[in-house]
Amino acid sequence: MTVKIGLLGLGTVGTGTAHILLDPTGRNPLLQEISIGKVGVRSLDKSRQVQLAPGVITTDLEAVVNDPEIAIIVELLGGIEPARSLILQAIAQKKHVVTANKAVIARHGDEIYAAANDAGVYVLLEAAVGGGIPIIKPLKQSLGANRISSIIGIVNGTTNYILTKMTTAGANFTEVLIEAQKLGYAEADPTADVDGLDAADKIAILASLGFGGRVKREDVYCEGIRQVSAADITYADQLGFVIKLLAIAKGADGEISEQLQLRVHPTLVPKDHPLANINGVSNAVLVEGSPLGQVMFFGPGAGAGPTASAVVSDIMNIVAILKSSGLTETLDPLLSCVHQHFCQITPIEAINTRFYARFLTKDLPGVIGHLGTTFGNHEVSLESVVQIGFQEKLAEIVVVTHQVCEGNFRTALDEIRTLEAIDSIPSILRVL
Ligand SMILES: NC(=O)C1=CN([C@@H]2O[C@H](COP(=O)(O)OP(=O)(O)OC[C@H]3O[C@@H](n4cnc5c(N)ncnc54)[C@H](OP(=O)(O)O)[C@@H]3O)[C@@H](O)[C@H]2O)C=CC1
Ligand SMILES: N[C@@H](CC=O)C(=O)O
Ligand code: NA
Repeated sequence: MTVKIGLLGLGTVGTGTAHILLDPTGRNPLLQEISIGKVGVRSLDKSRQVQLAPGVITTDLEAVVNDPEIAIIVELLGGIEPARSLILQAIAQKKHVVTANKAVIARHGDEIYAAANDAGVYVLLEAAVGGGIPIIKPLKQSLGANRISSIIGIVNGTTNYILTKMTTAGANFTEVLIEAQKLGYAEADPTADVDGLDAADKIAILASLGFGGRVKREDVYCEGIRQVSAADITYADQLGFVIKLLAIAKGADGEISEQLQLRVHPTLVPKDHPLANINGVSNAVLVEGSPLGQVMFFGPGAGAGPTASAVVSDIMNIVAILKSSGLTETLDPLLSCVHQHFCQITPIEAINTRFYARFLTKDLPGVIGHLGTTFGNHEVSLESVVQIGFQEKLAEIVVVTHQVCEGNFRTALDEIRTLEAIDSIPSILRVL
């Protein structure tokens, strides 16, 4: 028996997926039992890089979902609508779903998984986080015996590609973003990458899996990489750090806890940290739990082939179930979503972290002393204060703090802004 799938989307990932399915030789024999029934796209006029039988490609996405011969819908459209409605429609017809769409799952996972559980179908999403890196299934299954205390990842390929090129080649932000778009790494609207929204979607999903509760997407604190300047990259380097966009989910103070920190922001990472050397489009996710300790998942986080590898592995998992029993009334709890309660999220002001801040000051006597005193008054203890040099007539001072409460740090900065000697504070970044 051949299992027919319906592809929604034939862009970067859809094309990569079709390539694998149309060329099964030398791969798992299960692939020879999967065929592409229909493919839904926006435009019939585009030239396609895969050869499909006439009539397979359509702009009628509902016809794909409603085709009674199709058992699995593979949603590779991106965005919220029509993706959400089509996924729900597929589930209502008791079709299994595979998706790479972290945006829709992070925002509507609640509704989608409730419907899937009622209908007795699977919604698998290995490609949605870390592209080709197996991370969803390992968190659900291989690490299931552990109590997870933290998940820290570089989970956006586009921004890691941009930051790497800015660091290693002094490249210009806009030019590298265009390159990342051409390589198929960026989202249709690259704002989602650059402003950290894509990474926030992904950490919401990872946190939910790792910490066993639902996560409200709006609870993820999120800053993107627009504010990271060439100057900060250089100063970070001089201080022994590289700048990475990190997505962080951890129990309060890094302990196993019901109360979670959930945040995405550019971060100064010590050069000897395992995440410091993850470059280009690569992603990595460092998971810490008990009794395992630390484990890191590393690999290509975006792009046609790697992402399609994850999509097809999900399709194969469902096909294997359909072929071995065909019975899915009782869902396998290691493949389905069983969380009911929502995780409690610590507000960003209450989080303890280290900071890097860059100040432009008038060259007046005692500026460094004023900074130190104001920080001290708000219980912000400084690890280092360095006058880097001058920008025109302004002195450039970089401060790195010890672990401090973010709320206290912000209050101190508000007071520092009012000091006569302070011209501006061009950068405030967190330090791992
Ligand atoms: N690119 C990557 O590296 C990765 C992407 N993902 C996720 O995979 C999904 C797909 O991404 P990607 O392949 O890059 O996206 P693309 O923009 O390359 O492809 C989107 C496809 O969906 C079709 N489509 C989009 N909207 C509609 C619509 N309203 N009606 C009909 N067809 C539509 C497009 O049709 P047409 O071809 O006619 O324009 C196109 O074929 C997204 O959720 C993304 O977040 C996940 C991991 C990595
Ligand atoms: N735009 C995303 C694609 C994969 O999820 C990224 O750059 O990581
Ligand atoms: Na993955």
